[in-house]
Amino acid sequence: MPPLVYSIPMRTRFRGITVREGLLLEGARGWGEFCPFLDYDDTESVPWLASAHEAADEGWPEPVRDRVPVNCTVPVVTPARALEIVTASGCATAKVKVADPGSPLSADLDRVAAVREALGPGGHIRVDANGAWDVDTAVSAIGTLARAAGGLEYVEQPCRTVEELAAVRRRVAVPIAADESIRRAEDPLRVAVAGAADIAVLKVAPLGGVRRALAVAEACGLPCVVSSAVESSVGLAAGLALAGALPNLEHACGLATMALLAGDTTPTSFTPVNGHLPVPRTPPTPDPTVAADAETTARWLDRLARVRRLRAG
Ligand SMILES: O=C(O)CCC(=O)c1ccccc1C(=O)O
Ligand SMILES: [Mg+2]
Repeated sequence: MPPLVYSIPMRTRFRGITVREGLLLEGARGWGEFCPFLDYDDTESVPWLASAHEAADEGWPEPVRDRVPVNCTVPVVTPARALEIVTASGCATAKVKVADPGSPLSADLDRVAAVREALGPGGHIRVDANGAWDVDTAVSAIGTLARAAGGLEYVEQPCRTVEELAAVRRRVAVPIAADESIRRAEDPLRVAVAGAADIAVLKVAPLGGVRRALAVAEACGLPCVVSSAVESSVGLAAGLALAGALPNLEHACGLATMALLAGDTTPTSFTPVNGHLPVPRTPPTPDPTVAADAETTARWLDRLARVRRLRAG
């Protein structure tokens, strides 16, 4: 099959995105997904293509577990909607987006309180600020959020730089997770997150595939959380393969993101059952009728050709 381009509306705006687009490619081992966000330039998109080719041409390493616990993801929504999302997910862990530029801290506090109500005292709440705070704002916001949430599992990327993460970490009791600091690093194998973070968030596609992400996990020496880039089920399968192959997995993974999309590329989707997703041995096969319109297809085939040339060097 030639590459298959898809375009799927998001149920709620997420990271400023309302439509998720990407491309699926087929190899001897099955299908891989290439879907760098639009803010990733061609050079930064090379690992995403490597990840798609690993799935399509090489296959994944042997897993050590056959299912993984997952968190539901709560975008910047009303408290009532947050409660619905968490309850409908069946997950015992929720990740709540906070520090959105268009939304005050008071809205974040109301949202995490609603999530605690939905989860009950035994659930885990983590928040993700996507690097939005400076150090002092982070320290004060994390304290207030932890009280409103009745405890936080961790805060993901409170500030932009590794130095700021380290400064926040010295001043708060809530554990710190690094996401963008690893994902968008010049060399993810060499970021010194030790001292700056307690947990590493790993996304397969921007790290260049499952094997590369396993090497990053080993190099950083921290407990890891695998999280999606809001791929369709073809790309999510690669995240599940990583979560299945990590030697240790102490936290729920951010792979229940099909709930954020209004459709999928495959006939059956990775939807959690009792807060878990299965670890697939091979990627699922897409439904060819999902193909996007001619303009979107041409734009993605062009992007693929440019990134392929860069990858070939
Ligand atoms: O981790 C999750 O729960 C879902 C994935 C997620 O939040 C995400 C998805 C796409 C791009 C960035 C992020 C992020 O973690 O910041
Ligand atoms: Mg994040």
